Amino acid sequence: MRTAVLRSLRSAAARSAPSSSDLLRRGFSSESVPERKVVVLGAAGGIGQPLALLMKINPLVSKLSLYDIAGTPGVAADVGHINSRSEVAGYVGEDQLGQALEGADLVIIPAGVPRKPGMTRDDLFNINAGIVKSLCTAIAKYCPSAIVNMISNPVNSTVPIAAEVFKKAGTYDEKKLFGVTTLDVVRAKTFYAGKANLPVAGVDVPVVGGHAGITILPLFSQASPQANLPEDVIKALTKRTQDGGTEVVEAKAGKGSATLSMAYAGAVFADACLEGLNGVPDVVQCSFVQSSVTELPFFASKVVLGKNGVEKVLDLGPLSDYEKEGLEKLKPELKASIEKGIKFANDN
Ligand SMILES: NC(=O)c1ccc[n+]([C@@H]2O[C@H](COP(=O)([O-])OP(=O)(O)OC[C@H]3O[C@@H](n4cnc5c(N)ncnc54)[C@H](O)[C@@H]3O)[C@@H](O)[C@H]2O)c1
Ligand SMILES: O=C(O)C[C@H](O)C(=O)O
Repeated sequence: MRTAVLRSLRSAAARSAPSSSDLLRRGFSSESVPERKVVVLGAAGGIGQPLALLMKINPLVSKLSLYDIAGTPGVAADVGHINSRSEVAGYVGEDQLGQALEGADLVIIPAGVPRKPGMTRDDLFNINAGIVKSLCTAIAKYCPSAIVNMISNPVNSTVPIAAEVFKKAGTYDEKKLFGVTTLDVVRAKTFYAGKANLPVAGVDVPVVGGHAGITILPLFSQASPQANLPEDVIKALTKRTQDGGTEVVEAKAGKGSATLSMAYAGAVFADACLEGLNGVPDVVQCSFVQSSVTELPFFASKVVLGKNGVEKVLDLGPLSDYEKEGLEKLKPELKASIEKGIKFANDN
């Protein structure tokens, strides 16, 4: 039974996406697994609320701590009535941030402002950099060994900010800091399966680089199953994956960016981190992490997740000429975003 549950969880974290009924069934499982406290910072927001729901129905979670600057008592009371394993607590305002974080195994950060039409993710930097810096300062103080899943944009800069804050506090562990790029993978799989006329549950597409525009580089040459789509289709799929966030921002017409698909992607990635912590072997996800895969200090690629976070950062593997070109093109932009984050953290 235990193996069956873990296998079903693994499917959420890896190739095949779980159906909503899978997630619900998993949520009501009575399997005994290690105690894990998961914290969501920004839990009353557009991502935070559905993410709180998905973490509440995840049987790997024993304590779910929901923090925001407003609104969390209501969210906590609401999801807290669901008859799944975890105990839920809501915390509101800076005075309660320490309590929210204490004892955390995993902290997920979707706090900060989202884009409106016409904005780039970098346009969010001025507001979100400060939010991320203060939240990471608290993480360093109250739960220095927790794994951190950074969702707040611009991820290409907020992850380096977090790293600098943790370095200054003397708590930095490069194995425990992750930029969440799972939504790029989720999109690439969906778009590829549609074009290749394949059942999406059996499709895998690695996405590397970063999480903004051309820094998002889907590797359709490594997609499985391999459909050998023509070059013009691959180029269109690449562009759609890179512009996926903007597609949602425009469709929402001023009411924010992706929240539901992001909550799903965030829950898949968090689930994979928890599996890794629990010692499940061969858990692999793409994520934006400290890296020596290229000359850039942070880069998204496939990562093996283990008991201490990153167990291994995997190489990019063979790239097509089109992907090699995309890789060279993304480097200057990604480098500048990383440096901007580092500079902010050191100047403020
Ligand atoms: N990594 C990704 O793939 C991805 C995908 C979608 C959105 N995002 C990003 O996630 C962030 C959140 O998006 P959203 O749609 O949920 O926005 P939202 O405005 O709906 O929610 C953000 C929440 O953060 C809270 N918040 C603000 N300052 C805070 C602080 N100091 N401490 C705790 N909470 C704080 C707000 O009160 C709000 O509830 C944005 O930056 C967005 O760009 C990232
Ligand atoms: O596009 C955005 O601003 C939000 C997020 O990064 C996304 O990819 O949907």
